[in-house]
Amino acid sequence: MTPESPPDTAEPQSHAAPPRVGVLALQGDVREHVAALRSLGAEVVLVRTPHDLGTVDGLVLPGGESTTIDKLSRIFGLREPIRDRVADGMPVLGTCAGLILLADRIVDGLPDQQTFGGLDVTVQRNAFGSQRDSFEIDLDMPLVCDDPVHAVFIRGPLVTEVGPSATVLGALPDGRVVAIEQDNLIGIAFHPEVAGETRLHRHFLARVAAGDAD
Ligand SMILES: NC(=O)CC[C@H](N)C(=O)O
Repeated sequence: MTPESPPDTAEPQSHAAPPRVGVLALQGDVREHVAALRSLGAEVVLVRTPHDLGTVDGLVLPGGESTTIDKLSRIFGLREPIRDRVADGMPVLGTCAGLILLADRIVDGLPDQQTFGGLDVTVQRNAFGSQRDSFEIDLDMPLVCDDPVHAVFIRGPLVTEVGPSATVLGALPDGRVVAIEQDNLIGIAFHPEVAGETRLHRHFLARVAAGDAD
């Protein structure tokens, strides 16, 4: 731009800033999510404190152990701040343990286990058995992408009840629900992040970008 250029004819900025998203980094497969998000151009923050949370426009709840992440989130003072941001509409992607943490109701949780909630679903922990019963399958997810998604289940949960405001994103061939979306929240029972599968992260980042535009 020359010094004479009038400001009111300036071109709008063509490059939007990359979305700034967090991965809850208390326990679980944080690194795999960070890699998936960075491969899509996102700026990624490891969230361990309420201050970290305040700097991000979206959050990933990783796979791992939901009982441990629940306990640590309380110890680190993150439980209420995360619940507040979820209620405020922050986009969240939860995978496996992350889905459990987003569920309003859980079955087979520990007696004192809490969730952040937000998804109007009931989720059954460890519904497919032990680690040895892990499996992989290609799933159609037409609301997310055209071609099937490669889904890796590791001691995963199952969505056993779907409330009226939640939308099914994916189900096993027998109809059992394994992926859900509701407003700002995406919860999936498997692990795209360990399979080099980035289309669900892309779906999440699109929500973050849409939120930025508001
Ligand atoms: N791979 C996973 O995230 C397993 C979830 C774990 N079974 C739990 O209850 O939290």
